[in-house]
Amino acid sequence: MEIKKVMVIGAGQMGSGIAQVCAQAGFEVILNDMKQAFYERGIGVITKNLTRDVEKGRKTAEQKEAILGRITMSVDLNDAKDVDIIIEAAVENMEIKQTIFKQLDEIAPSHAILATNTSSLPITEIAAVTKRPAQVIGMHYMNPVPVMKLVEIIRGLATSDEVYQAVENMTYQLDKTPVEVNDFPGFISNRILMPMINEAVYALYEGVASKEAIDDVMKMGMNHPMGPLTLADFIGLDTCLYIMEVLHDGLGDSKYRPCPLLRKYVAAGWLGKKSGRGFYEYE
Ligand SMILES: CC(=O)CC(=O)SCCNC(=O)CCNC(=O)[C@H](O)C(C)(C)COP(=O)(O)OP(=O)(O)OC[C@H]1O[C@@H](n2cnc3c(N)ncnc32)[C@H](O)[C@@H]1OP(=O)(O)O
Ligand SMILES: NC(=O)C1=CN([C@@H]2O[C@H](COP(=O)(O)OP(=O)(O)OC[C@H]3O[C@@H](n4cnc5c(N)ncnc54)[C@H](OP(=O)(O)O)[C@@H]3O)[C@@H](O)[C@H]2O)C=CC1
Repeated sequence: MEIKKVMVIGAGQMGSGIAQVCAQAGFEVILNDMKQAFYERGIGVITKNLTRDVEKGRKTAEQKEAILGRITMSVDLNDAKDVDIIIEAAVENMEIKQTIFKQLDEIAPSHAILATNTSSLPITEIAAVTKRPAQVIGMHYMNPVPVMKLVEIIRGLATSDEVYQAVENMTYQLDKTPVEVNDFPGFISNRILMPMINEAVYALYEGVASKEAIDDVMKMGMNHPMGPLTLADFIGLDTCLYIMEVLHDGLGDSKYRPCPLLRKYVAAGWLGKKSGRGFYEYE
């Protein structure tokens, strides 16, 4: 099947990046969020990224305008009525995702693929609320989307080979590399990454070292581009907590229990870079 028109749900950190790379690859993109202000925040980030590309000589001003011209605003899920694929990147919450997928199943054309950028939630459970589970799939991008090469593609229990193939082809068209994974909590990326981040928060909580020292050890000692606490701020502490909860509930092992300090920060609204404060403070 050929994909031409894409709808992205959620114009946050991930949704805006996904919309950008799809428009760069020539797809027509509808970027949906609940309010026009959220869309504007997302398109603002995309415009900033493209302007930097023009300044650095990686794109011409004409290319930038053409890319922006391929993205249109939506605050109504009914705009999914003529798209070929929907990539959902709303918050990491099963109830919200299931509500969105139920509605999309009614609205989207029968051939359309319903993909989710979930970091950890079971694809099979999201697919179960639709009448087209064979067309539901995980298309998990990494942050920052314009930079990172990987797309983890997750097959739900019922995902068809044809749908997997279409999503894999699209990933190559986006100039990214697909890796196939089965549907278990956190998939591969967050099954391995998030316990490391959670352990770093425990190390801070237990006073083993300062936040800077923890980050320095992992940066300089293990050659990670960012220390785990900086990376947690970058991902969003709310998203980190949701993922740890999914691992804890889904795998039932106490080794995945979220650190109380992570819970406390999220409860305080310290969500990391996106809210101006997490383990570190941002302007
Ligand atoms: C939670 C999940 O479900 C899954 C996840 O996504 S987990 C998170 C996965 N991501 C990571 O682990 C990221 C780790 N960090 C990194 O790889 C790097 O620190 C980084 C790429 C983010 C920044 O790299 P850096 O060298 O430290 O900084 P910087 O020099 O500013 O950026 C490098 C390039 O990326 C670009 N870039 C950085 N952030 C960007 C963003 N948010 N959007 C677009 N481009 C960006 C910069 O423009 C720069 O490109 P040029 O040098 O060609 O202009
Ligand atoms: N952050 C990361 O590094 C990564 C995140 N992900 C996943 O991507 C998804 C989005 O994460 P991220 O972009 O970081 O989160 P953000 O909080 O930045 O963005 C989420 C966006 O979705 C909007 N939203 C919430 N509910 C709805 C809804 N019902 N309909 C439409 N839009 C809605 C939010 O609006 P509002 O601002 O009002 O809440 C916000 O604009 C999550 O599932 C997350 O797990 C995947 C890979 C990496």
